[in-house]
Amino acid sequence: MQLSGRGVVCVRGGREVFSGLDFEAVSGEAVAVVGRNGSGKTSLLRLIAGLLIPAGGTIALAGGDAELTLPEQCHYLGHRDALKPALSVAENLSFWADFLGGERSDAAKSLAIVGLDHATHLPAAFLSAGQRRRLSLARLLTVRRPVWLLDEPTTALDVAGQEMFEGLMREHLARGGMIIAATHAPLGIDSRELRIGGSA
Ligand SMILES: Nc1ncnc2c1ncn2[C@@H]1O[C@H](COP(=O)(O)OP(=O)(O)OP(=O)(O)O)[C@@H](O)[C@H]1O
Repeated sequence: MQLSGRGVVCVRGGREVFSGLDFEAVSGEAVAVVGRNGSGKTSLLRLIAGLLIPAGGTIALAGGDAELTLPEQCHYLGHRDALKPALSVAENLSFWADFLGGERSDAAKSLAIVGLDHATHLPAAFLSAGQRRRLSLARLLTVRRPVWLLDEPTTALDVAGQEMFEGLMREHLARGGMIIAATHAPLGIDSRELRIGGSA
């Protein structure tokens, strides 16, 4: 599987954020997107996820599931955790699994892996920042998709949480997945750097 961007142009609010961006990622590879604030890291993830339309250039996945679009093969985890505060931990995960569709694995097991098995019935409104991030990570495990697009994924995770997350990323790559992560902090696993917008 190979994800390629060629001459990608990103315009937001009528302003060009970046242009002529070429990038590549292959199965088993993690790419860390780095650059100064406002350089377009989040925008690039959203372009790959199909949440923004490129103003120029192309983004394509070769060797994936020919029946599915690129966005359908991506998980996009934004830097703000998309949770419904009134729903419980288990209900939030179930909502996401329904929304994403496709085959799902045991949600209770996913919650145990991310360390939230003691909190399944707690409303998401009561979760700490790190627990919210852990619940978002459970999405990655409950519905398997090959391309993980992660925006500042380690924010709010404690040391044990970061180690758990590094394990999940390594396992995903070993299964032939790929990871594109926008980050200011080290990702904690071997990764290739994609710098956008010049020096930070
Ligand atoms: N909805 C929007 N309308 C107009 N401009 C936007 C919008 N969203 C983002 N931008 C602008 O696009 C540019 C790139 O933003 P983006 O969030 O992709 O940067 P980033 O590299 O992820 O930044 P950071 O490191 O601060 O997270 C910024 O100048 C931002 O102000």
